[in-house]
Amino acid sequence: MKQIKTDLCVIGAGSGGLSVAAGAVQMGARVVLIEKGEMGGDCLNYGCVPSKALLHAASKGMSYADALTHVHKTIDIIAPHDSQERFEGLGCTVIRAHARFTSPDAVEAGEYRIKARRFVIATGSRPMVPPIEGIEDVPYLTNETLWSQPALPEHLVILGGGPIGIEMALAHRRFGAKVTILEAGRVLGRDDPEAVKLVKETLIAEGVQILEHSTVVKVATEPGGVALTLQKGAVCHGSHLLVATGRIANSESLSLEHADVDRNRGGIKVNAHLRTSNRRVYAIGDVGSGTPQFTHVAGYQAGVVIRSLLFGLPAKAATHHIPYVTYTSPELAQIGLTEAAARKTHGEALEVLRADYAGNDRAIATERAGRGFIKLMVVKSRPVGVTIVGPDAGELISLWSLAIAANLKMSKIAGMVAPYPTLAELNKRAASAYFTPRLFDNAKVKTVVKLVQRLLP
Ligand SMILES: Cc1cc2nc3c(=O)[nH]c(=O)nc-3n(C[C@H](O)[C@H](O)[C@H](O)COP(=O)(O)OP(=O)(O)OC[C@H]3O[C@@H](n4cnc5c(N)ncnc54)[C@H](O)[C@@H]3O)c2cc1C
Ligand SMILES: NC(=O)c1ccc[n+]([C@@H]2O[C@H](COP(=O)([O-])OP(=O)(O)OC[C@H]3O[C@@H](n4cnc5c(N)ncnc54)[C@H](O)[C@@H]3O)[C@@H](O)[C@H]2O)c1
Repeated sequence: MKQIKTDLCVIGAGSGGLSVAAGAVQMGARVVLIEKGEMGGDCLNYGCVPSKALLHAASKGMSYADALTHVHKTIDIIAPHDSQERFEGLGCTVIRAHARFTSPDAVEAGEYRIKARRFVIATGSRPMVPPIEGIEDVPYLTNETLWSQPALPEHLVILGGGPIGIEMALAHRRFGAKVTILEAGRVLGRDDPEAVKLVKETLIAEGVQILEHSTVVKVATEPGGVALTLQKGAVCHGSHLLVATGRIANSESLSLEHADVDRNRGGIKVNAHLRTSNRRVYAIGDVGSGTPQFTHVAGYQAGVVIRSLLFGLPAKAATHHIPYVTYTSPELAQIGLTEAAARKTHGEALEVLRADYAGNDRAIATERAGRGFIKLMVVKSRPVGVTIVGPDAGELISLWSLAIAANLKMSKIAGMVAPYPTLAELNKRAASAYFTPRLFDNAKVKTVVKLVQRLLP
């Protein structure tokens, strides 16, 4: 077995692991990066990139075959950025093997034994397949197999109405497939119900069948496809089944017991500094218990651990300023608290402000007004949450990422000048709504203005 001694050993070359490795090596640390599968992890190969490429192709009216070509071309264009060659070029030692701990300060991978001062576990997650009777005997699809179908599924039944289920329902419906979503609770259950209603109504209008509060108790193959028996007794038939019912952290096969690293059902346990129960081992991204599972979160957490492990700074990870977007039509973007969560936390102190796309000149001129809106949750003159549903909601939310991360007051946002005519004016409109009653319906302001007018020459 070959021995390597290094400053930092990163396990997993996905969104989180690559960001830590690139940052650390370029700042002078000796870095070993271990990946057992494809460089780039889930996001590049089976997640964000193929799903957004497929959604784009579907919105452009491409054929399914052309769409899959577009998906793989997109991955190929981005792949060099995440490649072994690039990381070796940066100075990392890249090992392509399965890693597992043999002691609190050593890992084995292939023919190597790596002793490191610090470890970062960034092994991501995989699809959680619910224990439904018969499911293991059915050839179901997941986000790992969806991108290599020989032909468009005739009738895609999707188990789970989270972001994966909803985005893939829209794409497949737009290619012409029949699509049914079976959701145990409510679709996009974490999101603002008023915004979800808009997304749901649009999906239904496009022909997606959505069955909420539908628990599947049995799955079986049948000629031409699958049959899913619901608890209510009805049977749903389809040609293909996509399982999109959430994720399981990739933490079991790391032999964590040898490293004194604790985990629970949600994944590896970490503290606010992203340290595990073994203080020389950090865990970031999807593998962390309770971590929001997004590429930008993995990237953000990479920055936090770099500050801690390279400079010894007491950096902490937060979640209140993390945005996320579901790439439906209309898009749905959220940061911080939803209205319901903000009401629960802040009660009477909460002010909710809105601006509608219907009042935005650019949206009207480009025929994108629809029923979209921005909803702004404000407490003591600072934003604590924003929901946007409408065209380019994912682009509009970034301003609020800055505002919440920098703890900006509403006056700063309302003081911004947005170019006319842009959708971005919606953000300013919502922020200005905070001052409307304070300035226009305020007797004191009126008295002061009258007085000043009398005194002015
Ligand atoms: C269909 C889909 C769409 C998504 N869309 C979005 C989106 O639009 N925006 C967004 O922000 N997020 C999206 N996500 C979530 C995003 O993909 C993940 O949050 C992100 O990839 C997590 O990064 P990570 O570094 O934690 O894990 P990953 O990117 O999964 O990387 C983990 C890597 O570790 C490797 N590994 C695992 N175990 C070992 C081991 N023992 N030894 C060596 N290597 C190992 C794996 O092979 C993998 O390459 C989507 C996910 C899916 C499934
Ligand atoms: N646009 C994005 O940023 C994006 C897109 C896709 C995925 N993601 C990330 O990946 C994660 C995983 O996505 P996901 O959609 O698989 O998971 P999810 O946990 O977000 O949603 C899963 C859904 O499946 C339902 N469900 C669970 N078991 C079920 C069962 N037996 N029958 C019917 N329904 C069942 C749940 O109620 C839930 O609504 C997301 O939470 C998100 O963090 C992000």
